[in-house]
Amino acid sequence: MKANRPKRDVHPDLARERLKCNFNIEEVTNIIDGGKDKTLERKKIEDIALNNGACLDEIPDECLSIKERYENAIRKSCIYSNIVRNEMLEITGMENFESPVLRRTADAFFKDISPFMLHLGMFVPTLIGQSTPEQMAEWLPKALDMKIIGAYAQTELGHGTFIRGLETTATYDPDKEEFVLHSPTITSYKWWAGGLGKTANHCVVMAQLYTQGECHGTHLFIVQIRDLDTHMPLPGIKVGEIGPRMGFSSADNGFLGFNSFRIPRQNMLMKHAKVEKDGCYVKSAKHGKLTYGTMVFIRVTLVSEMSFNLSKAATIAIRYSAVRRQTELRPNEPEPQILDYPTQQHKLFICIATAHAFQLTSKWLWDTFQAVMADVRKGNVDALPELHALSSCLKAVSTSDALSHIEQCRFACGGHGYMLSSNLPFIYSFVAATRTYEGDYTVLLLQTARFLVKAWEQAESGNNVTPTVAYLNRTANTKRVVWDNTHEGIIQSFQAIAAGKIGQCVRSIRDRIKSGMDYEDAWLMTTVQLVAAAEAHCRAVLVNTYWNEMIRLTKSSSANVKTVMHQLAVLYLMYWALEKTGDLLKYSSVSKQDLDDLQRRYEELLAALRPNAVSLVDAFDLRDEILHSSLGSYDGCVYERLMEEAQKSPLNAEPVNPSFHKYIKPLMQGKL
Ligand SMILES: CCCCCCCCCCCCCCCCCCCCCCCCCC(=O)SCCNC(=O)CCNC(=O)[C@H](O)C(C)(C)COP(=O)(O)OP(=O)(O)OC[C@H]1O[C@@H](n2cnc3c(N)ncnc32)[C@H](O)[C@@H]1OP(=O)(O)O
Ligand SMILES: Cc1cc2nc3c(=O)[nH]c(=O)nc-3n(C[C@H](O)[C@H](O)[C@H](O)COP(=O)(O)OP(=O)(O)OC[C@H]3O[C@@H](n4cnc5c(N)ncnc54)[C@H](O)[C@@H]3O)c2cc1C
Repeated sequence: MKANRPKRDVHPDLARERLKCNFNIEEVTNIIDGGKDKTLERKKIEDIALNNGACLDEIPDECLSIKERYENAIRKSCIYSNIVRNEMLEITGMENFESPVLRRTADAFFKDISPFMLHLGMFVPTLIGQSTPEQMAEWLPKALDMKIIGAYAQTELGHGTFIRGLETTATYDPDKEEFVLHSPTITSYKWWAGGLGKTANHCVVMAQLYTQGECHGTHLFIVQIRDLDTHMPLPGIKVGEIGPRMGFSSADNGFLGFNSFRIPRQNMLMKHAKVEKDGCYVKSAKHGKLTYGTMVFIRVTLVSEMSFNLSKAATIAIRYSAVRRQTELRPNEPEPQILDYPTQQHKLFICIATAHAFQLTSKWLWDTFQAVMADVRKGNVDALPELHALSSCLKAVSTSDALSHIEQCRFACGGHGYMLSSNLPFIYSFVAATRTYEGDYTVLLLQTARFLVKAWEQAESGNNVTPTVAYLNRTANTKRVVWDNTHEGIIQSFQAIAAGKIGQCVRSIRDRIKSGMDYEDAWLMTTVQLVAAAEAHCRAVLVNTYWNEMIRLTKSSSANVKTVMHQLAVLYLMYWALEKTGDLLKYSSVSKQDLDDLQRRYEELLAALRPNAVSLVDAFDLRDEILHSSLGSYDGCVYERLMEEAQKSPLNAEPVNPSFHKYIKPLMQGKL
């Protein structure tokens, strides 16, 4: 099922756009990739993947049945895994299996999702983060060599968010030195795990641990669920696929139930707690939530995942907007490119800036994560609450912002953006899931809020707080910050908004307690404000980090690259300042005149960025094979590609559909 893309000349409008570029595209690509060497490595890996079998399907995935889609995804996953195992990991190094390049090249194979994604995305990271050295030696080589294929089965029918409420039990039997896994109710069935439905033969299972008659809360277990030879579910295992979804169509998300299913004692992942042979429970972790480590890891990686998805959507919408012409501005003048409309620029340039903001922030977050994990390995867990608060809010806000910006990209492409061949609906439905999975938006912001309320109380009483909330030491007791329209001024205003909102939450909670409520109810009644405060804190972190990282990374850049990167960051600051006008009026001294000036400067900035728009998305360096879009290809031949894709519709395989003779004709003849 291979098809080659015809080579075409670049559309003259796009060719003209590229001539207008005034900065060195490669330099910007290097900044996004994290350095020239990283760009070279990425390109080398992409060449390997794309020369080794990545291909367009002759029949588009979306035209296949559910079963055919799954089977095609498995076929391609096996080809892809082989390339990863035999060639790519040689370049990145085995320890860098989570390299974003692997994620990126996977897109050349899968317009939707690989059923193996969770194997590499969560099963392997859990083995690495939760195993003892002996367990790692036993399982990890098999997993990396695809001798076993795993899923991550935590969520149940009845509970996803509230992990402590999970019902699956793992009861230790010291006589046989085994755990007995059991699903006592229908709500205890595992539900949602990617790759579990039909593909995985192993999975990590989260279950309530019982030993010596006592429950010790949720722990992780590695469980073989299917026979390695026949792939049949093992006796005591009930497993299957959960049915069609909004997206993730080929990810075979699954359900799983246990009927007193036994696993050896050694299959409990024992890095942070263990059960001795006699059933004695020993906890070694200094922090009770270290078993949630894989979730924190994925939340951290999702920020760069959002940048990647947004850069794809922005590339598609901006290239399309450069070749699409619509509506005469003045009689008898040529129709302008839709990219010339400031309203279109307003929809789209923020997407480029946000992709940069998320990419630069994600690298900083990744370094923070690595540093905290290094401390944890030495037994120091002091920075874990801050990491949890930070990764929770950045996951929530980056997925939510990416989702709304991707939807804007679809709006920006008019009717054609609704076509699956544009790829925008696939990108949208994939990102829509990220707002929910790995911790729902609201729930994660409330986790951050817990941390912020404590930090505010510390700052209020004059104590120093941790780095990401250090602004509270400056602003906790200030009423309104003085407005200043420089970038520093805007960043400080975002910090003032966050501090003001957190302070207001604290006062609301205290007032409610004074009026007779207990703490839990007072907290509950304040949660709408708490979510808004955590979002505001996240925006303060984002603007500050993006700005500082942009300055740091462009120190040795050429003058024009500095200018364009600077323009994007200023655009990001101004866009959000204008979005949050109400908050600025409440927490800073900004005047109507200041806001009018800001609006005018924002509009001037859109015009200044306009000539470089196409080149800025070219700098994302997304090959056509990765974009999969009739609207976004490098050559801009959108109409030819839309027509080409339409021909592939199974309904065009025959000039007259049999239903005409069966139903329509009899209806027309009054014979039905
Ligand atoms: C080699 C060849 C290979 C070839 C291969 C080829 C392959 C081919 C394809 C390849 C493709 C390539 C793929 C690569 C990767 C792709 C990207 C990845 C994609 C991933 C997709 C993922 C899909 C989706 C997966 C999922 O979706 S998996 C399920 C996720 N599920 C959730 O996320 C549940 C949310 N719920 C909670 O997280 C908790 O439940 C809850 C709300 C916190 C309350 O938790 P609770 O226990 O109740 O705790 P509390 O009592 O509230 O808190 C008590 C105290 O602990 C604190 N604290 C709570 N937590 C934590 C915490 N962590 N850390 C620290 N503290 C914490 C809390 O702050 C409080 O502190 P205090 O205030 O007291 O000081
Ligand atoms: C595509 C996809 C893939 C997934 N893959 C996996 C996987 O591989 N493995 C796995 O284990 N799981 C997986 N999941 C499950 C996912 O992690 C959960 O769906 C997610 O954590 C949300 O939990 P929930 O479904 O229980 O939602 P709920 O918690 O029931 O949320 C419903 C609503 O209630 C609100 N709510 C819940 N609790 C609170 C609260 N305390 N305060 C205020 N509001 C609250 C939420 O904000 C939300 O609006 C996947 C989900 C999806 C959609």
